[in-house]
Amino acid sequence: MRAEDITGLILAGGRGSRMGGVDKGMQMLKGHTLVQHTMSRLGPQVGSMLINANRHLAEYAALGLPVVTDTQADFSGPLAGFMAGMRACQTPWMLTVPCDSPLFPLDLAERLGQAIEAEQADLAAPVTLEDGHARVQPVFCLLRTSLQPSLAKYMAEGGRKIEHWLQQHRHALVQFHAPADSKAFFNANTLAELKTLEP
Ligand SMILES: Nc1nc2c(ncn2[C@@H]2O[C@H](COP(=O)(O)OP(=O)(O)OP(=O)(O)O)[C@@H](O)[C@H]2O)c(=O)[nH]1
Ligand SMILES: [Mg+2]
Repeated sequence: MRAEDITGLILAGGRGSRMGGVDKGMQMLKGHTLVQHTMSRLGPQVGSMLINANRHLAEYAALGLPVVTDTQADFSGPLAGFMAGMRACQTPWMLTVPCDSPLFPLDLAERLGQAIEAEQADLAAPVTLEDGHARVQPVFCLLRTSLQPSLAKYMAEGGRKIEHWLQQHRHALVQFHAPADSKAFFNANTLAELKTLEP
């Protein structure tokens, strides 16, 4: 899969309730905002990028990327961000990445893309090992943009779980177990967790 065929979607549209209701993408880490960290890691892996946000739209737009908002302002979860991205996406593939995981793998698109090709799948997501248990990380999802009608239907019926929707399609699960990957999917849900990433 060629990087040019993938649009990276940065998910920054959540409520951030565990962080006190702040806009997570705009929180600072090592002198840059979380959304800037995400842009620098994702940019080299994809042909273009979009930001999904529901607040501080002018600040996000100032980063130079198109900003897409959820159509309904009811914070119905990450899949609402997937929908907003798929509507705007102009490439056959889209890779979603949350803005609160600034250590995600630099070869995420490559490894998910390889699995999709090997398994002729329509979606792929990473699997990590946590305390010996496999854990799917479905918010990091490489998916075929043409699945948009399927997602629209799933959400119209009240579905909100990424993993549940993913299972309706041919999907590849890609193990990220190497020591180098062990902290890669760390996500900062609280200010205390964010602080642990500072040197
Ligand atoms: N567009 C959109 N994205 C969301 C929504 N809820 C969560 N997300 C995104 O999904 C990813 C994972 O979200 P969480 O960390 O579970 O949720 P959060 O809203 O950021 O934070 P909490 O309110 O503390 O759960 C993040 O990138 C969020 O920005 C939503 O309602 N709409
Ligand atoms: Mg989170």
